Amino acid sequence: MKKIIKNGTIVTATDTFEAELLIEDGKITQIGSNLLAVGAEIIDAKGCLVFPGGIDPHTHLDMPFGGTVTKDDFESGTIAAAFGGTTTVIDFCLTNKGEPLKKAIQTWHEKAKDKAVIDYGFHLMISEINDNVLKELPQVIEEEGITSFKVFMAYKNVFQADDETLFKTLVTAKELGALVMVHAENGDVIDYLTKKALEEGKTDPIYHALTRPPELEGEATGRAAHFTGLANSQLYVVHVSCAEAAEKIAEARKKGYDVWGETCPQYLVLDQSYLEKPNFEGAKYVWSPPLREKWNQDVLWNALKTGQLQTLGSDQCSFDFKGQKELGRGDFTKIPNGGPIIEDRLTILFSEGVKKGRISLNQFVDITSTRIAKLFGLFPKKGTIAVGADADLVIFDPNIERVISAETHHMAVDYNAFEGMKVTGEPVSVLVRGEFVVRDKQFVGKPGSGQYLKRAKYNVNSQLTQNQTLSI
Ligand SMILES: NC(=O)NCCC(=O)O
Ligand SMILES: [Zn+2]
Ligand SMILES: [Zn+2]
Repeated sequence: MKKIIKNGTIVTATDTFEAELLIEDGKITQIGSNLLAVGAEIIDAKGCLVFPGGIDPHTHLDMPFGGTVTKDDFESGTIAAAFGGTTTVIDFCLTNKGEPLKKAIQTWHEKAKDKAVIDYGFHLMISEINDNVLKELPQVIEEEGITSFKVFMAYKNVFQADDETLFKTLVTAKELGALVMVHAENGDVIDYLTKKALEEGKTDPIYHALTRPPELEGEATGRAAHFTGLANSQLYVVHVSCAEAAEKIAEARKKGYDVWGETCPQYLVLDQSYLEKPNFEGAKYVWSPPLREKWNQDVLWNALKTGQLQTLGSDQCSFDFKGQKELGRGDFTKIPNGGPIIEDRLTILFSEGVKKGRISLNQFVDITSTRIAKLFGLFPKKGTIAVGADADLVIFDPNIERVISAETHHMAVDYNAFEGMKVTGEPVSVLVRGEFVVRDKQFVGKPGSGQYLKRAKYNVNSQLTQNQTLSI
């Protein structure tokens, strides 16, 4: 059905203006004033901002980890995402050594297909590079439209790949037109430090952070960036948590390397002291990389403001406190890593970033949507408000004040990492390809309505804007 959105303030990564939007067949077909279309439903966005749906480039839905499986799957996870103003997720498809990539991708399609309420794509984890993998990767790109590969530099004996694999992945990605994503922590040294801590009887959640110091994130980030320069390839560093890593990304970009960085809401507003909460509650805040000393938050905010970090992912990877995080009582290495963030990603950045003057409204759109669409081959279909783009839209009340709580969130977990936090701003209605998924704060979507997205190849030239000086 045709729709006209009236009376809202349109916000893109570059502009803010008053206009009406006409939506036909899932696309934006006109932007202007006094729009008319026979039979169109009129949607009043008075007092609200209208911006492109958020794109979450970093989710782990229905993912096995540490002997358990994330609580949110593609249904609850994407419903929660929609309530938070996200209309596309790109989830990590895990692979096992020796197994065809096709099989892993099929498994991920099965997880998502009848469940997702918003659109979705996959990144592919690379655990090894051998002749079989090299033969399959061109098909992965051409047939599946998976144009980003993920290499873990940590989680020894689980996900961790060695330097040779990372370097070969960078070389291959350059040839094929894919973006290489890294979890950058030095897994070997972390392994040594964690074993030592356990031997010394240090078993509480705080030792998760103390055995993964920022130096090891900085070192791995710098190593991956050097490899990228050497391979003349392209790199995206996920979940940057600290000054050491942000500095390495800035250094690499200064040299002209094609290196990008993502941070997450938890690193912007929570800190290491949360891991010391009594009654084992610190386990709720166990992420890898870990939460850092508070001063790092200013560094991360500044890096977002100045463009040295470009995106915000949620790293959604949710486990209940009861029964799942509790697996690590008496041994912090058994606490499943990760937390429930998908729903609050945009609100945290808006409330703590835009409202507090740390970033502009247009930067907010760029960081949560436009830049991500460009990096991951979805632009201009996704990530902007323009004629011809998908009508993935958020109607957002910028003035409403509320308190984040597990009592009211839509994720399937029994706690919220931002419990009790006062925030300003909330999505009122959210549309995916012109159809409401959330309307007046009620879920009206349908599991299985989300579409799989084949993405275009990585192209550095589509990344640059007037404000950027990266010279590749
Ligand atoms: N980040 C985290 O602690 N869990 C999810 C897996 C990962 O991204 O490393
Ligand atoms: Zn990671
Ligand atoms: Zn992750």
